[in-house]
Amino acid sequence: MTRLNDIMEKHARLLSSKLFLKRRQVEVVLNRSVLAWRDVEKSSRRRSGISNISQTAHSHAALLCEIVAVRKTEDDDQEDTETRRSQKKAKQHSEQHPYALTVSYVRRTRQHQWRCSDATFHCASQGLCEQWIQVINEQLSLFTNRPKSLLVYINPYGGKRQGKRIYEQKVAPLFRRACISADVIVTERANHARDHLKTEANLDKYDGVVCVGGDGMFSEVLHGLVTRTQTDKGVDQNQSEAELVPCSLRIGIIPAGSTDCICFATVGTNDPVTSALHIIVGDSQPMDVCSVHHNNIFLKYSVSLLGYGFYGDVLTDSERKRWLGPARYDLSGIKTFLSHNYYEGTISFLPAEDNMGNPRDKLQCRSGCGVCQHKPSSKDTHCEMSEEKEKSDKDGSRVWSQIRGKFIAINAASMSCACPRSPKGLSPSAHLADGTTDLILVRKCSRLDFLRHLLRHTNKEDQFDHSFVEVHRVQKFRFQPRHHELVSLEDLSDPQKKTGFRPICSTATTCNYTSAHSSWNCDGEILSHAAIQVSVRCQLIRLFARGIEEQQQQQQHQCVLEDLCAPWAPEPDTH
Ligand SMILES: Nc1ncnc2c1ncn2[C@@H]1O[C@H](COP(=O)(O)OP(=O)(O)OP(=O)(O)O)[C@@H](O)[C@H]1O
Ligand SMILES: CCCCCCCCCCCCC/C=C/[C@@H](O)[C@H](CO)NC(=O)CCCCC
Ligand SMILES: [Ca+2]
Repeated sequence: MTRLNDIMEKHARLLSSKLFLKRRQVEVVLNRSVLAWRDVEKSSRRRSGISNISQTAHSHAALLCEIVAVRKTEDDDQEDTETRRSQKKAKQHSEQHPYALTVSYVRRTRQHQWRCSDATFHCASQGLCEQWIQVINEQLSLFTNRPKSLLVYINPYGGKRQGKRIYEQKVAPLFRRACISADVIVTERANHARDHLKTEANLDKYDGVVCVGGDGMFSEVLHGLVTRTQTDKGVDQNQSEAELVPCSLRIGIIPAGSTDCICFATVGTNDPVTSALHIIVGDSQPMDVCSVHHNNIFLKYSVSLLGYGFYGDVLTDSERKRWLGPARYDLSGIKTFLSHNYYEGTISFLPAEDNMGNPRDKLQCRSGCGVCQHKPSSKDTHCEMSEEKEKSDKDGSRVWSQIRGKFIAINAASMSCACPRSPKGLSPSAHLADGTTDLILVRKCSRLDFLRHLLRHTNKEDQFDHSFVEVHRVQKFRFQPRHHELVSLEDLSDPQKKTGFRPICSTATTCNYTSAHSSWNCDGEILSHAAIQVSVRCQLIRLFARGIEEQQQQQQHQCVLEDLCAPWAPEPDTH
């Protein structure tokens, strides 16, 4: 059997016609996975041996699952696509072929960015044009994972205050093209979106919730949706051991904030058009959520960073500088670095199963990640606290470890936390949906050593490869800060600490009862308690994303398309 027959059998054609694209005749083929078109003239020349240009240079294809929409081309559309110089010729041409359809599809550009491209095919008859539109639409309707109705919250004050403009100019036109209806709420105060989701919104009407803003806005939507789901199902969030019910609605993020780390770490870029296209094609990326409690009081949920010490102090300082926009983090970062504070306390943690990898294994979480498909078993959530300091394994059940010390930073990264500031993130091998968080402990060290550690977040060097840094993959952890009084008395007898940079002992008079505590940075918000208990809830939510596509995966995508275009590949030369 020839290769052509082979492919045709595998991918039976639904429709095939000779149409016109920019006045060139093209053969257009639709099967159940791809829409492909190629230049008719070029191929006949090649068959006669005149041209040996590679086939794929003249054939184009779009995966059906990445077609945004198909529509009847209106006259205005046709004029838009032609240049002024060729307008006259175009007019003659469209008079001969007055019926046209425009297919909008996803095109990959550089660094994980997607764009929406249009291809307009001219037909000789109205019937043929309508047939093409109908058959493509029938195929698109089979993608039941695509949202039809969305609830959109826009924070007009996030990042550089561009949220409204970004949505109206870049996102809304794409949603309209894909026939997605959107109810838009521009928030009027902090927690507007969270409260609306918690109690008011009629969620039965929607297939997903979209936030336009930064990580703080995402956090609002996360809290609104998770709390609403638990309330509806009668789950008490204050019970730290309660099993939470996963949310049925997916969340889309249109990045318009300062860090946008959740978008960057799940899509690979902070680009509103790319995010809108991931929503339209109905992508789904499960994601872990940490629940944070103080005794039996629920405090917050976190999906990216829980940071005590350095990142807590950066955030506390930066909140006073909101007016500076994204630059506030740079200024507060430098100030906090110069302060060089450290904090005493005890961290206890329940390690992840051995087969969940470890934070230094270089197995990065990518689209279709194998590690995330292996969920941890439920027995792990019932492990008891051990009196022992060292990790031990008894009858295969894991026990808690405990570490007491002086820390510059305690960070729990439930995902890589990659962002433009740090393209590989706080924990480059952390996974989006494996039910674990990477606990990074940075012990007291010199300023220079800490600077070296920080700088490694921005280059290829391993930020965990320092004697004062340790990292553990964990399912749960607790932190107990050391009592103020004890720290202060000890510090008074230690002259080295009277440097003026330390908050616990900047002067002898303020030393005794002032706070020796930092705050927790919980996805960019400050927590009210220093003593917390954290538990990772595996895959509690889903995003309209697919994880970061490896370059190799993007090439594979290209290969799939080329393979699907193979009916037109030249037969191997047997002479
Ligand atoms: N209308 C509003 N007025 C004031 N604050 C708002 C409003 N809507 C939302 N917020 C709050 O603004 C805070 C910051 O918003 P957002 O996360 O969108 O931007 P950002 O802080 O600049 O970005 P990032 O979180 O990525 O650093 C959020 O915590 C959110 O609760
Ligand atoms: C001297 C050069 C040093 C360079 C150091 C670069 C290190 C960058 C690591 C970036 C880690 C970002 C973690 C993301 C946390 C988000 O949940 C949170 C909300 O948006 N952002 C911040 O807290 C904002 C935190 C901003 C920290 C700077
Ligand atoms: Ca995780």
